[in-house]
Amino acid sequence: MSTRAPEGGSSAAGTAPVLRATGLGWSVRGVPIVEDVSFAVTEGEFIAFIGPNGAGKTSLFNLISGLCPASHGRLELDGADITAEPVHARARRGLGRTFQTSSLWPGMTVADHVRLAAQAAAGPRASYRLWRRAGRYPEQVAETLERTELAHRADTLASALSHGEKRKLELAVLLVSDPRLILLDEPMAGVSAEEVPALTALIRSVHRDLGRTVLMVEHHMDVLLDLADRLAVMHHGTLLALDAPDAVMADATVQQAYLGEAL
Ligand SMILES: Nc1ncnc2c1ncn2[C@@H]1O[C@H](COP(=O)(O)OP(=O)(O)OP(=O)(O)O)[C@@H](O)[C@H]1O
Repeated sequence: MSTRAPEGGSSAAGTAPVLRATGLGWSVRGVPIVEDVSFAVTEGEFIAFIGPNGAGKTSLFNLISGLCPASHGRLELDGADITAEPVHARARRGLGRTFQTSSLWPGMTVADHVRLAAQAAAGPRASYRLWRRAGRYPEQVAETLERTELAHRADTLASALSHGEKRKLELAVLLVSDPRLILLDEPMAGVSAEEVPALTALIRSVHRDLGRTVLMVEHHMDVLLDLADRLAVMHHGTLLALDAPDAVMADATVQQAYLGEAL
């Protein structure tokens, strides 16, 4: 394999990385969960993170989004050191994420989820003024509901949505804040086989049509092979490989890590 867990270099020569991790690590009571992870992400790239259960994929996303404090290493967004920045500061820089488990309010409508997210993204000082400015939020909310194919469900309670629609709503809540770098943690989790193609198409359009940089943890190999420019393989908290999908699939060390599990 040509590129194994690169030491922070950009994948496109001459292009400054949007995100760079250098020796990133997180330990709990001295036990390493994520260890010495280094990689760089080019603007507009789509990287899918794979690895056995417990490999550290979600923990790495927690480190990148700021939910977990780094025990070691450095994280840069657009060249700025964000290693010690809290979640909200990273969000203001354009970093957004979804979670493996549903983060919706069952008794709130689809439109209210998106409206509230838009208000939150506008910030505490701007929100009251902007909230009162007629048209601002309805337009922003309506556009996001259209894009995520939820316009016809605007007045539906989250509890009444299918799993696929809930995942779309989580994407809508994320997109309305206009993030440039998007972390998706198992967006297909719990989604029925019939709903997977539409959700895959939506994620592809967020990447290609909106031009967003996407990092995604996913276990559905067919989905991530369809979407990803590069595959990152996590194993025992380390980044085992990061390369084009074909190269990763052919790599003997990666296959070894998956011994007993279908790649
Ligand atoms: N807060 C924590 N305290 C202690 N151990 C933790 C904590 N969070 C995660 N871990 C452990 O770290 C390891 C990595 O977990 P993580 O959820 O990051 O893996 P993953 O690759 O996302 O797994 P999966 O594919 O099953 O979601 C696991 O052994 C997990 O039990």
